Amino acid sequence: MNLPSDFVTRTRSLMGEEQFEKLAEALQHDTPVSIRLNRNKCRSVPAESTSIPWCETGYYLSTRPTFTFDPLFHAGSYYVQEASSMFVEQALRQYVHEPVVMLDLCAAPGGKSTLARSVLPEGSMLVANEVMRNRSQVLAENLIKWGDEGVVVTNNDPADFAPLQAVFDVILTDVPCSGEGMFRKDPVAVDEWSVENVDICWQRQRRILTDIWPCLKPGGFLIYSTCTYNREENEDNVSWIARELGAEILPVAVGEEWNITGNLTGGEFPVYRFLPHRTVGEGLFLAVLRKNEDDTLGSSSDSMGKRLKKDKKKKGQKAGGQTVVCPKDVKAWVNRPEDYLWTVDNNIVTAFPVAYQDLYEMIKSTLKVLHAGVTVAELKGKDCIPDHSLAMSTRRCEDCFPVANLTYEQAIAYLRKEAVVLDAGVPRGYVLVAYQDVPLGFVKNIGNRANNLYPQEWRIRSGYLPENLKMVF
Ligand SMILES: C[S@@+](CC[C@H](N)C(=O)[O-])C[C@H]1O[C@@H](n2cnc3c(N)ncnc32)[C@H](O)[C@@H]1O
Repeated sequence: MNLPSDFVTRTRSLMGEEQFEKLAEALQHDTPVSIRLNRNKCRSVPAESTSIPWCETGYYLSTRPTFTFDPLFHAGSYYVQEASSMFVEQALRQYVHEPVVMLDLCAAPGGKSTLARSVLPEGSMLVANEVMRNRSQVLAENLIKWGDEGVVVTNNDPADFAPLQAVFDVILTDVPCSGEGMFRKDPVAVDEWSVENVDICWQRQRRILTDIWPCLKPGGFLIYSTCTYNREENEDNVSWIARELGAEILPVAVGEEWNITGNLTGGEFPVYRFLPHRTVGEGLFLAVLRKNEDDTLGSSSDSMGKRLKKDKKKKGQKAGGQTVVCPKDVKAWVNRPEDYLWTVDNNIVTAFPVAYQDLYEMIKSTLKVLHAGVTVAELKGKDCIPDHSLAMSTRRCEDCFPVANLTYEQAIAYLRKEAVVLDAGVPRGYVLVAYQDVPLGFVKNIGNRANNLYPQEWRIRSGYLPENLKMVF
């Protein structure tokens, strides 16, 4: 790999000759392969793996499996994520001890959102947002597969969050950056790098932070991260947040043997840098900040509450007799249906945690929502078609659908959205198909074949099957 000469000069001056030479050498090696397990769907430990010390469910793998052809990958049993990024777990575990409302502002494809969903205290709500339309759909797909109901996926620009002042206890800004830490993994990052782009990036990051800062509650936590090395997008931005927006920069306890690097600018404040020659993973920078308690600037949760009540009143009057009622049978497809707010919109039935009803209404009236809670079913005439989100959900009622375990070949055919023939003993109607007991999705069994309900846009497009398949487990 040929590193851009300006990058070499700047990074050498930032970290010193010796560190830079080691970094440049490390960048010539292959990227380590790592995954993070979804404990709601998988109890095993990957074959030939080593634990990632800063993430309870993270593992380095000794070789790269053929993920696309592993049915458990599509079932959401694990997420393929580079190891350094999993450090977000430490920030969350050390500072979040009770249920929170968290915003992951720049969330696609969903690595840190799925991690947050696994680590946040029970009863928390995560709003995962992505501004780019196509990337927001991938984000929704990954979160649906992860199967947690405490989630809303939105597709908005940070500026669109302006009405949601002082709503979030935690905000993660994993901001778009110049990607120096991804040089080894993504050669495009090398080609696109320039000093001008670094300047565009740090300025854009400050705009994003300025837009979203009023949405953080006083005393709330901001986790700021990038996957780049330069000081402008890292330490300089963190001290700018502390100074200009009003925040305290907080320490995160780390193991000495993790070899994390601290502040490279001579500043006294704590930041966490993952450098590939010192820590097995790609480049990551992370800092945790707490918004000043007395920062009530723009904090208007009370007026937001009042506005919501007014909106509800208006809606109630308008809705009149037009409300579509969710069939009781469908409600029974989710455990503890009384814990959910049930809505039917364009014949799509959604169950959303009732504890967050006000937040949900506020978000629906402000942002573009792609997915929320569990999409349970589509009502079509007299038929209620179970949705893929229900198949993936950890809240699905276990006894509501017969389950048919598929062979490996059947599972791949199912994931390619081909028709599947089930054993003669499998009942007709909606059946949950699984691989190694982990649900893959629904089919409608009509006897001589089963109609495949796997989402068309998520199917495995490749018709080819590699010869030396390597699975994670
Ligand atoms: C570093 S990536 C996020 C990775 C993600 N957090 C994860 O862990 O999978 C940054 C994201 O910011 C998005 N983005 C680009 N421009 C943006 C902007 N102006 N405001 C907010 N997000 C932006 C990108 O599309 C990208 O998905």
